[in-house]
Amino acid sequence: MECNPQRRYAILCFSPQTAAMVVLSNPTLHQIPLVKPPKLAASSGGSISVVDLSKPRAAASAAIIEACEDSGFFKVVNHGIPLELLCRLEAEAAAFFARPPADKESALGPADPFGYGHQTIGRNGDVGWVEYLLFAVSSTTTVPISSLGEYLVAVKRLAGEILELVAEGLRMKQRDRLSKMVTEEESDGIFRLNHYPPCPLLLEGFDGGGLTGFGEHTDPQIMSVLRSDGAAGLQVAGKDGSWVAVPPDRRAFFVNVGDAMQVLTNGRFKSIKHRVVVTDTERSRLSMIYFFGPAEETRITAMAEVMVDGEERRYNEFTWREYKKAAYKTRLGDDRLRQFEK
Ligand SMILES: C=C1C[C@]23C[C@@]1(O)CC[C@H]2[C@@]12CC[C@H](O)[C@@](C)(C(=O)O1)[C@H]2[C@@H]3C(=O)O
Ligand SMILES: O=C(O)CCC(=O)C(=O)O
Ligand SMILES: [Fe+2]
Repeated sequence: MECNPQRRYAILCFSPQTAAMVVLSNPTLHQIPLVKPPKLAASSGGSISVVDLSKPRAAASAAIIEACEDSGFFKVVNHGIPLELLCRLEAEAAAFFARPPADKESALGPADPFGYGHQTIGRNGDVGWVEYLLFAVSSTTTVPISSLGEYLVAVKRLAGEILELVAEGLRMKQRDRLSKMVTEEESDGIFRLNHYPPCPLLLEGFDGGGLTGFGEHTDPQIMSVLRSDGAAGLQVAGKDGSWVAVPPDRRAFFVNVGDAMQVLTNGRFKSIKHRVVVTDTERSRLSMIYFFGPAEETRITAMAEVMVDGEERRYNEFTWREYKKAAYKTRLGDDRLRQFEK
């Protein structure tokens, strides 16, 4: 059957978890805008870079720089964050999403953009087969997940370490310049817990190709650090326009370069396009992403250290506040850096 991204698919039957997400507006057979993703190119994830933080600093630093320049995406192993903490947060998140819909929404309020959201992503018409909690890291007091504080501290430390290795690899004079941007008190971190219920069987059009859980996009921030359970679904853009499936690894973190880092490095590091496709008819997927943004007044422009003699800046300077404002007016798949290109 021909793939039509705009087509609306009707649910014939769904699991209890899926029903919990849909039942909010209609408990019976229901039409919601499910989007069929373009076909996945045959690819197994063999090309995902791996950074081993137990290696000597110079080797880890070189591996990070190579991955950021090559694809803007890498997997981090031997990061030192105990699996027990990761599993504890995962279990708490699963329990949260298993709660009745009204409970979930009342915990943080409806997403705008922060809060509990389902199916709708952002304010500009994007939809996905996902429910989520999205909130600013600075305001976690009301989030009903007790392991969160510990997790956020650990992942922030990891992000700081990765960005120091980046600074070393770029031979920056101020080694903590990038790490400080995302770890200082005023930094603009946001956190997202995504729950992708099992893919429903479809009345028409189900050909095993899956549903769009989270449509293709780049992340606007400096860097994002993602962890997921053992379920597949994350895909990153390959060089030839194909999609590369990222094999899940519960022990690892996945890091992607965001738009702001692409600008800071004058395009040397790539803000990678990624998406989530839901294909499993029985198993759900949980992911958690810490988006590392700088303080709102931070000026984002190509850093002197990355420029070679005579190189021009590719983007006009902006503050993080300005970029965020512009980004949140766009659709997920938009090339939001284009309006800042020189
Ligand atoms: C459609 C949108 C959702 C988003 C804000 C935006 O207008 C464009 C960027 C989207 C994104 C992608 C990365 C993160 O998941 C996110 C929280 C972010 O900072 O930018 C989302 C935004 C969102 O879900 O509100
Ligand atoms: O849920 C995922 O694995 C990725 C989601 C994502 O890319 C995002 O929230 O920005
Ligand atoms: Fe993302």
